[in-house]
Amino acid sequence: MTQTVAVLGTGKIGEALLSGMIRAGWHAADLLVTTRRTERADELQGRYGVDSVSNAEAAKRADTLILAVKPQDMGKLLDELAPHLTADRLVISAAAGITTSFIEERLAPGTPVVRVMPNTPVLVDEGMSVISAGSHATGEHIVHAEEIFGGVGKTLRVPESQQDAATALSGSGPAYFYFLVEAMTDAGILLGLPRAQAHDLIVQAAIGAAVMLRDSGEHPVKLREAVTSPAGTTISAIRELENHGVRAALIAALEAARDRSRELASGNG
Ligand SMILES: NC(=O)C1=CN([C@@H]2O[C@H](COP(=O)(O)OP(=O)(O)OC[C@H]3O[C@@H](n4cnc5c(N)ncnc54)[C@H](O)[C@@H]3O)[C@@H](O)[C@H]2O)C=CC1
Ligand SMILES: O=C(O)[C@@H]1CCC=N1
Repeated sequence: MTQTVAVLGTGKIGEALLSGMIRAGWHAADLLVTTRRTERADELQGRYGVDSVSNAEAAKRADTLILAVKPQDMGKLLDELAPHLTADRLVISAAAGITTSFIEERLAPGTPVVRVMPNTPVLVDEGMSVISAGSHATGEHIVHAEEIFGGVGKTLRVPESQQDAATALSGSGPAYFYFLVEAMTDAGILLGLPRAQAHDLIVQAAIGAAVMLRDSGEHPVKLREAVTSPAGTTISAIRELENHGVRAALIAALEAARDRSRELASGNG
């Protein structure tokens, strides 16, 4: 059976997901988008050939609705959808912090809700999408969510109680690596390298390290030890990282992200 999927709130993550679904073989005719601005609707229509409709129309026509608005906009969107949405539709939320019960309380009794935390590497089919079932979502609903998000990367099922932590690690995760690359590129400038060269060196080091982390089967400590020669350069750098508390800073940073996700749960954080 052909399924129609609507992406409601097609900003950064909504568009990333939409583009990935089209790459993964979804037909534009089976996809709908909703936007706040008509210029944005025209842009998406031109780029992907998808129809842009109102939220009410999406609720009526789509079998699966992916909610990709900001957590602060979720209450308003659900109020708009509720009069038009029947409990035979699957609702998938990609919003940080928003719980499945927050959504269930605002929709028809029994509506299946799945909470997913994707990340922007869905744009290059290397996403990570962490998936949890709400109280009315069946195994079949989860499999359907895995089919959608699995087309653009890996998926992982977790109990919803772990979603705020997963958001801190995985949803926000790419930003930490971009931040590190930015800082290390600046360090390259300080050491006298041209910016473009510094950027290329650090990005390739990141890609090489990422592939080794994924493919070697080695623990990160082993991989780092193999780079760290006795009385060499790497240990001099590591000592500075430890002196500046980088490990503690990362732990505190991810804890702050987890706490912020919890705060967003109210939908007006
Ligand atoms: N950017 C990221 O890396 C990730 C974002 N998320 C979640 O995705 C959601 C969206 O985040 P971004 O894409 O970064 O934000 P964004 O601001 O780029 O996208 C949100 C879009 O929703 C639209 N919108 C708001 N209310 C609407 C309504 N009633 N009807 C139709 N469209 C509406 C806005 O105009 C905007 O284009 C958030 O809940 C965030 O927690 C989840 C994982 C990763
Ligand atoms: O920063 C945020 O709130 C969103 C959720 C995960 C990544 N970006």
